[in-house]
Amino acid sequence: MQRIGIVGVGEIGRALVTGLCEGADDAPEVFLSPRGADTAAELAARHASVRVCADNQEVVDRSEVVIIAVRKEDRHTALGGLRVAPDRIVVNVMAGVASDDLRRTLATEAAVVRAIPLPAVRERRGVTVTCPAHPVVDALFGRLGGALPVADEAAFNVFSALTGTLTAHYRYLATLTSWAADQGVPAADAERYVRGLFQGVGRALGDETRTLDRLAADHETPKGNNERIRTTWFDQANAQALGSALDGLLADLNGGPE
Ligand SMILES: NC(=O)C1=CN([C@@H]2O[C@H](COP(=O)(O)OP(=O)(O)OC[C@H]3O[C@@H](n4cnc5c(N)ncnc54)[C@H](OP(=O)(O)O)[C@@H]3O)[C@@H](O)[C@H]2O)C=CC1
Repeated sequence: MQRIGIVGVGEIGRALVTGLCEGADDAPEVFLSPRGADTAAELAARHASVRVCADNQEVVDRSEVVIIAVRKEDRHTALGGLRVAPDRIVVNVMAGVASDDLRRTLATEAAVVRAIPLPAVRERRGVTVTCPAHPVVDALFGRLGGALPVADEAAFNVFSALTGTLTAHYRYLATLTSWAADQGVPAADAERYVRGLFQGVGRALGDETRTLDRLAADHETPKGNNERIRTTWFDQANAQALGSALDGLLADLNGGPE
């Protein structure tokens, strides 16, 4: 696979191009749509194998694999009327857009694969869920940190719901920091400390010989401070509230409102 097109060059488009091209000996040719002009121009200036096309049709015509990375609400304007030859492989990274929906918009016989690339593809460290498995697409995401093909779109949507929990996690850390600052410690110190604490969590998660339950137990002294916060704050009611929020998100991803 040597020619990759991207329609919609925003945050995730930029991360994909960077992961594919930055410092790579075997960077593929990449064809970008002209919208998101500043980002597209910057990427083309930075990487010899990246070009900006005149329009979205040119992106499709020049590419073997076409990644659709516009926002969901822009898909009809961006894609309506495009001619996509049946030998193309279309990768749909738009959250909440089913393969059938995209196939209808494109009116194509081409293979359509859904994927959830995360910003860490930029450093070739993102594991990307794909559906259905496709050798070319899985190889593409393999270069960007790994592919995790799943059986069907129902399973895909479960993973998609999990990705919706990321910013709550950052807010949790910000809440810890501002609580500490409210107690009178310098906010910068609190933030530095919280970042360090949870970088340690990130490293511990890399140790796949220990289960998540094991990791939790290993960090907890019986009747200690961690047990106290876990049982008084992340109690059953809190865990159930999280489960309900995820249930609601999953129901929408499985065919809820537009
Ligand atoms: N950000 C992320 O971490 C992830 C995002 N996604 C999905 O990727 C998609 C894009 O997200 P994100 O990159 O964050 O969004 P951005 O808003 O950063 O990027 C969207 C890009 O699409 C461009 N665009 C809009 N209309 C058209 C058009 N008609 N033709 C071509 N390009 C067009 C916009 O250009 P302009 O600036 O000129 O309006 C913009 O550059 C979404 O569907 C999202 O669900 C999936 C996984 C992760």
